[in-house]
Amino acid sequence: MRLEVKNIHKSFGEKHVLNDVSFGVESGQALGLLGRNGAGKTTMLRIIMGVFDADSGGVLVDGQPIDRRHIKIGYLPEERGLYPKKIIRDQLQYFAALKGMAAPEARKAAAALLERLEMSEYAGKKLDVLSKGNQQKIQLAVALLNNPDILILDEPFSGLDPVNAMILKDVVTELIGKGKLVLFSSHQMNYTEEFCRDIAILNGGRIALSGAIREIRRSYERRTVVLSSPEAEKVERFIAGQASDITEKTERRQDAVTVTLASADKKMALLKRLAEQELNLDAFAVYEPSLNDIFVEYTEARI
Ligand SMILES: Nc1ncnc2c1ncn2[C@@H]1O[C@H](COP(=O)(O)OP(=O)(O)OP(=O)(O)O)[C@@H](O)[C@H]1O
Repeated sequence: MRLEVKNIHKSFGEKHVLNDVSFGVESGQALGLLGRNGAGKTTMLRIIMGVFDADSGGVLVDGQPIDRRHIKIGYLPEERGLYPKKIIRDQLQYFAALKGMAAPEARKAAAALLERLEMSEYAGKKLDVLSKGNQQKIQLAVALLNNPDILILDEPFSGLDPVNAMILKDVVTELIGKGKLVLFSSHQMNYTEEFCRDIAILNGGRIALSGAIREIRRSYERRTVVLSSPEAEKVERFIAGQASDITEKTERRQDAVTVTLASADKKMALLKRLAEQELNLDAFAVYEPSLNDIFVEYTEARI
């Protein structure tokens, strides 16, 4: 299955929130929808869910307009929408019924999900006695109850402690492995990087960058190297004095020296000169921008 959003425009009154937004994602993959606060991520996810209509553009599944009666979508909304005073087991049963599940099937699915999320002990408790992060896990269980084909997660990691974040990450990775199509928004680049092949960065209502993270990384010019050395100062001095013909810029921060080469093919020449001097190096690696660096580059001062 391939989900595509095509040329989406959406305004709220005078405010043009989404401007010609297009991206796609396939079953068995996750796409991270990234962007600064107010960039339009939740609006985009709600349009896919059918909560809002787009002003123009379409949401397509395998090239046809999405038919939400036949495609099961699980949604973890940003504002959690559960009943604080209701017993968790009953609450899951209720949402399962809304999704058209028969009671025995719902009981089985709810028990299995609570177990997987390490929440079984809370089944008989009211929601409001749970911590914020644990309430969120219940909300995730609701999203997963009917074994959806498409899973839409809006800020799933917010408020989770590192252990719960790990559980969520493992659950999502398992679901991707089972062929689910996952779309999520997040400000946490490390999780995005771990289980998304693709990203789409929204900025000022437009897609500023989209594609496979690995390819985006490789597209950066590979002429910056990072050297790590217990004698970083000496390395820095040597480069300034003896390698200025093949380098453009050198910066040192504690044990790390970052060198911008005159061109990418000067990498081995620099390494050779350093080796000839027998300078003590712990590491010599081409610098690859982190997703965080890429995010900042594409969202800073472009709104
Ligand atoms: N129902 C609405 N009516 C009017 N304006 C809205 C509505 N929903 C969202 N907006 C506006 O649209 C813009 C985008 O909001 P949205 O919630 O989609 O951003 P976001 O990228 O999810 O932000 P955050 O990272 O802070 O959650 C904001 O300026 C917001 O105020």
